[in-house]
This record gives sequence, C-alpha cells and structure tokens, in this order.
Amino acid sequence: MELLTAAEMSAAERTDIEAGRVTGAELMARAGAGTVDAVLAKWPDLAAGAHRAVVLCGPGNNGGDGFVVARLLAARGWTIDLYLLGRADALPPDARANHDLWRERGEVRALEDAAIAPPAVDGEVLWIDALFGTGLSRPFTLSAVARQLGAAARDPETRVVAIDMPSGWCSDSGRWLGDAAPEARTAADLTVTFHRRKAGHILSDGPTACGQLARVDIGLEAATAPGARPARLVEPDTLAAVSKRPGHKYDHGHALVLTGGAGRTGAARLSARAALRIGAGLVTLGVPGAAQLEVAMHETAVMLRRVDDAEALDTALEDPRLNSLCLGPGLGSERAHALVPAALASGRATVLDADALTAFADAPDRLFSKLHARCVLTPHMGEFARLFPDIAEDLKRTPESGPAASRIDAARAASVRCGAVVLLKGADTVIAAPDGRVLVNAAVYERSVPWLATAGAGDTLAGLIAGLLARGIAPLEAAGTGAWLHVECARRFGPGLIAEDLCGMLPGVLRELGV
Ligand SMILES: NC(=O)C1=CN([C@@H]2O[C@H](COP(=O)(O)OP(=O)(O)OC[C@H]3O[C@@H](n4cnc5c(N)ncnc54)[C@H](OP(=O)(O)O)[C@@H]3O)[C@@H](O)[C@H]2O)[C@@H](O)CC1
Ligand SMILES: [K+]
Repeated sequence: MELLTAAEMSAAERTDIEAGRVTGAELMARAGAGTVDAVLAKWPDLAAGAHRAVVLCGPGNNGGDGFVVARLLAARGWTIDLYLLGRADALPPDARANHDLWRERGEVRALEDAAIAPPAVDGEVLWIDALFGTGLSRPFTLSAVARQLGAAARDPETRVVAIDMPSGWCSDSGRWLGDAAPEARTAADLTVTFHRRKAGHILSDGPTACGQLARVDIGLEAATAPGARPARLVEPDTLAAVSKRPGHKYDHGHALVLTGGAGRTGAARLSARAALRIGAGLVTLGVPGAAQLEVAMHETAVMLRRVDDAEALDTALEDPRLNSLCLGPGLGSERAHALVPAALASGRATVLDADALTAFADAPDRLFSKLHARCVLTPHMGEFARLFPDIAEDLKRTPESGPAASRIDAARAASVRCGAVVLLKGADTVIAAPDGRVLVNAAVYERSVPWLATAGAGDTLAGLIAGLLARGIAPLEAAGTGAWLHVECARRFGPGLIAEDLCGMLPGVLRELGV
C-alpha cells in the first residue's frame, strides 16, 4: 500500500475529480462520515447516548471535514462547541458549504490563542482537531491551543481525534514545523486519515503524535497521479517470495561474509547465521588467519575460508558460485579499506554495513565511485550522517515551512547520489533505490519493537539481506523483505530479546507466512 505525500494525495483527488468520478463535496462528506465511524469503532461507549465534543476547525478543507463531523455528531444528539480559525467567507468552497450547513444548526465561535475552557459537563469532552491536515504550510502558532491538545491526548481520561494529521505536524515527514517545545505540540489518541496513509503518519515522530491510526476509504480510485512513484509500505503480500524452490544447495546461492580479526568475529558470525537461516544455500565466513580457530570453534553449518587481504578475496571470488557478499559487521577500519574495494570491483551483490561505511567517512566519494546498482548500504542515522552530511543536515534543521524534508527524501537523495540501494535504519526504516523507488518498513503502532534496539541486531539484518541477495532476490526487495522479517522476528520473541534470539524466530515467522 502506498504512503502518500500531500502532493501525491491531492494528485489522486484531482485525477478522480477531473475524470468525473467524484466531487470534492462527496469526498469531504465521506471523510467526515468515515471519521465518525472510526471514532465510534474505537470508543463504542460513545455510540449510545448524547456526548459532548469541542470541534476546532481550520481555514482549509481540514476544517471542512470538521464541520461535517460536527453536523453528524449533533445529529446523534451530541452537544457541540465549534471554533473556527479565520473567516468563514475565506473558506474554500466545499468547506464553506459545510460551514453553512453547520450554521443552520449551531454556533461558530472565533478561535483565538487562548486555552479553551470546555463547558462543564457530566462525562468527558471529545476533542476534534480539524485545524490543519495536508495543507500545513508554516508553523502552528496557536501555542496555547497546541499545548491543550497535547495535554488532552496525554491525559488518559480525555480523548482527542485528529482529522488526517494532528495539526502542526507535517504530513509528509512526521516532523513538527518550527521549534515548539514537546509539551507545546499537538497530539492525538486517534488520527483518522483518508484514502492512503500519508508518509508523516509513519515517519519520525508522526506515530507518537498520531496515537492510533485509522484509514478510511473515501472512494478514490486513483492511487495517485498516473506515473507518480510514491513510497510503499513493506507488507506481507508485497514481500519478495522467500519460499524455496526445490533444488540443490547451489541453486540457492552462496554468501560470503567477511569477519574482523581475532576477538572481533561475533558480529559477522551473527550475519552469517542470518544469511543461512533465510535460505542461502551456502554461507562462508571469510576470516583472517589469526581468527580462524575462534570462528571454527563457534560455527558448524557455516563454512570457513581464510581471507587475509584483498588478494585472498580476489582469489576466493574466482569461484563464480559465490554470488553475495556482506562486509562491515565487526570488520574493522583497516580490513574495510582493504576488502571493500576488492568486493565492489567483483560486481557481486554486496551488503555494506557498519565499519564498511564508516571507514569511508572521510572521503565518501571514494566509496560512491565504486558502488553499483547491486549494492545495499545499511546505515543507521549516525553512519548516514557521516556519508551524506548535507542530506542529514536537512533532517536536523528545524523546518520553518511545509512540507518538511523527510527521511524518505533523505534516503532517496542518498541513493541517487551513491548509485546503490540505501536502507536508512529506524523504527521507520526507509529503503531507496537509485531509480526513485522507495519502500518503508514500519515498526510503529502495533508493529513497534523497541527491544530490537540491541547490540548485534543490525548485524543480523545485514546477514538477512545478504542471504536474500544470494538467493537471487533483487537488492531493493531483498532489503525490504529482510527489514520486514527482522522486525517480525523481534515481535515474535518479545521483550528481553538479544541479537542471538532473532534467527531462532525466523522458522516460525516463515511458517506463518506460509513459506
Ligand atoms: N485531498 C483530498 O482528497 C481530500 C482532503 N480532505 C481534507 O482536506 C485537507 C487538506 O485541505 P487543504 O489542502 O485545504 O489544507 P488544510 O490542511 O485544511 O490547510 C490549509 C489552510 O491552512 C492554512 N495554513 C497552513 N498552515 C497554517 C498555519 N500554520 N497557520 C495558519 N494557517 C495555516 C493555509 O493557508 P495558506 O498556506 O494557503 O496561506 C490554508 O488556508 C486534508 O487534510 C483532509 O482533511 C478531505 O476532505 C478528503 C479529500
Ligand atoms: K488536523
């Protein structure tokens, strides 16, 4: 399923409206009705009886959705206090029409930047944040209102529903515009979005701000504009096929994972086991002489080959069956400098992680000039910033206008620059290919696995990807599938996970996938 930007969403809307399939007014009516349905689905206690809501409407179509929600709740017998930011006569047409319908029934008060005292009621007030959605173009300046919505969302007794996006958060990037303190930012218990999830629901702080996410179908047929290439979420039905065809072990590829020196082989061993578990036919650890005994004592199914230097790697790579390489985990800077160029010169599908990336921090272009389209770089944000400092800077700088630079933009720009697949790790792992395709593996909301932030987890991910590459899966799909399986293994194990536990979860995860 696509993850859209604001521009891609409005292109989808335009495509269907221009084709005469739907009108803006119909979309707004469905968005409002869908929001009410999502609220009642989340809180069934609100379905019966009359309750009270404070609805905050903004100056655009997000506000228009708010008027629809107010009208539908009032029709259910609710008491509504509705506030509008800006002038009714400046509302865009569909929002204006819904404002007028609301006026037949209720009051509109002017929203000012002061805390709103909800009228005393028996029971609670439901807050509806319909101030800004995908049209947020500059920082949210009603700081008292933002503070109040944030506090209400954090208060377990009070419910806040954000329409499309908690106002003030950029729906492309999941970043807050401007530099308000965390407690002066809006938040929600439930965010209801339309058609497709927006990238900002998944990226950066978006999930924390949104609380829980509900997606409502509003009958748009076009995913986005024809020819657009939005990011896609990695989901079970989009995984690269991981089931094995019957055949000899050599039909499933042979991965070579290079280790560091004595006492530093653990990371590469984790990678090698992951590559084997995900189904590479054979996996060999390339070990310097001094570490041979150490590795031999630990590994049984993984093979071992002495690789002291670039020359030895060249010799090893004379075997055409070695079709995937993994360099970086525990490799050490010296070995990285020696082995990475030789590995890349071979043209093999290659995963570069950890030391294989940081070794080139002083002169990233020296690395980039050797990369090719079958390489996958797997940096975390720190490693990414060393290789792509200017791109990382765009993500660090406080955004003053919307839409803000996102992690999708960053990974895409990095991939185009270096000519390889770039997997930027995080709870929102973004994987970009040089041709502009982007996958996002979301470990947020119900897939959140904070315990996956543990030593060696990244080494396992690198190995999973190397194993999938060995099996002939294309780099972008191998990286996306590896990242998805990695999170699934962590979910299956649960808290208390250490990196050694991940691979043991893989058979169960694969079984559940029907592999
Ligand atoms: N697309 C679709 O298919 C559908 C869209 N739908 C709904 O429409 C929403 C998008 O509507 P939208 O484009 O009118 O944008 P919206 O978020 O209401 O804000 C724009 C207004 O806010 C203003 N403004 C911005 N920032 C500001 C600030 N900090 N402080 C003050 N003002 C600020 C901005 O001013 P401007 O930048 O023009 O000066 C403009 O006036 C979308 O999220 C969804 O809820 C649904 O009905 C279903 C179908
Ligand atoms: K909103």
